[in-house]
Amino acid sequence: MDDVLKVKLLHPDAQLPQRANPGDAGLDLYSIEEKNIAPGEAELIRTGIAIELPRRTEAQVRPRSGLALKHRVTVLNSPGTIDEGYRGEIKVILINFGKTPFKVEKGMRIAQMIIAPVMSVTVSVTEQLAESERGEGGFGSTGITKINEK
Ligand SMILES: O=c1ccn([C@H]2C[C@H](O)[C@@H](COP(=O)(O)OP(=O)(O)OP(=O)(O)O)O2)c(=O)[nH]1
Ligand SMILES: [Mg+2]
Repeated sequence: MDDVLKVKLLHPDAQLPQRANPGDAGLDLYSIEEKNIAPGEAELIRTGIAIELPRRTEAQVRPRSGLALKHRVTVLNSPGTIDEGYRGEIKVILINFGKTPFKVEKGMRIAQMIIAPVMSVTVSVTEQLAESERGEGGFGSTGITKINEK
């Protein structure tokens, strides 16, 4: 059986997060306000909802690719993190990378929310990390194109 995502509607215009198609990973988030985002600027957009996540999960607030491609509007802190214990209103930080102002309309789907498992770990300090094939190589250490290409 599915886990339950409890949603509290904090505003008369708030809408339940919704999948566009059954089986979609993302639940679309709706704006309850109208707001202009100037080119190069970011705005905090209200969704009018608060949630209670299943135990040991988080919600990730991710951009919608259509808004990014057509309008250069994306989530500034993507993926935004909604902590399991957060009971405040979910808000979305949208940034406009376009050259023209972008108008967020009331009822517009502005982002999507993915519910993901969270590993619970204990932090433990150590002098010795287990050896691995990668070792300390990173930041392009394997090259840019094909693997093993000199
Ligand atoms: O896009 C986002 C990101 C976060 N939040 C809410 C839920 C989250 O649980 C809380 C804190 O977010 P985060 O930990 O990313 O921000 P912080 O700057 O570390 O704030 P805090 O000190 O409150 O943890 O803010 C949102 O509503 N939208
Ligand atoms: Mg934090």
